[in-house]
Amino acid sequence: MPALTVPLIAPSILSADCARFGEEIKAVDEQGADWIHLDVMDGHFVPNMTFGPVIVKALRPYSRLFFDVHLMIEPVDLFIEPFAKAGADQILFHIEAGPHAHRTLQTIKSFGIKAGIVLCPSTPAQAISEILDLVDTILVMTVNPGFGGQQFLESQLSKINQIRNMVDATGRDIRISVDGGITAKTAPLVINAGADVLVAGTSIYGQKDYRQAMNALRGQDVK
Ligand SMILES: O=C(CO)[C@@H](O)[C@H](O)COP(=O)(O)O
Repeated sequence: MPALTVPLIAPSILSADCARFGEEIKAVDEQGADWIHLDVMDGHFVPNMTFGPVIVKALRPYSRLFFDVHLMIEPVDLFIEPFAKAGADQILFHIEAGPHAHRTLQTIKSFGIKAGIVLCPSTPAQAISEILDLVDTILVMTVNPGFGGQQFLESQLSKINQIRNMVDATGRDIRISVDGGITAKTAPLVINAGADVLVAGTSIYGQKDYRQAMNALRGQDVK
């Protein structure tokens, strides 16, 4: 498989037509997405609810792209096996959800899939400094988690940059992903700060032409 070109574009299906999730995943796959981002919310860790492993399993046949499953749930550990078996290629969970992030990362990896850690806007970069050896992706939330369509928080740019420096110092191949309010205007800011995966809901699924919307995030000519 050819190497993917940075920045990777990961459409968040939270903003898709939820009565047609399967077709919406197929559509962005056919129009140039790199990953598919699936937001799992429990109504407890975040004030919203979405779906669980049964739906992830049902969506799996619609695309062979990398399923990037973002768990906004607490507790986490109980649900790793069901999501791994449902077809997640990567499971991301929040450092704030705890209680033992190191063990959770080990558990995710025991299923032979990638492991990611997520930081809310109020969490400092330093919170993940002791677990970088187990992490494949660091997801920096650029809005408070729970809803699509919120405004990008510029205050997170310096954190993205700090994390870029931390990652480069490890010499490991760790992706830095950003999520929330990512548009053609904010994408260059986060890329300059060091991000290499752009998760975007509204700025892709809110547009008529998904290919054009994804190319705009890549900074490519839209026509
Ligand atoms: O995880 C979340 C929200 O908690 C995100 O994935 C949103 O779905 C991003 O939506 P936009 O800000 O791009 O509309």
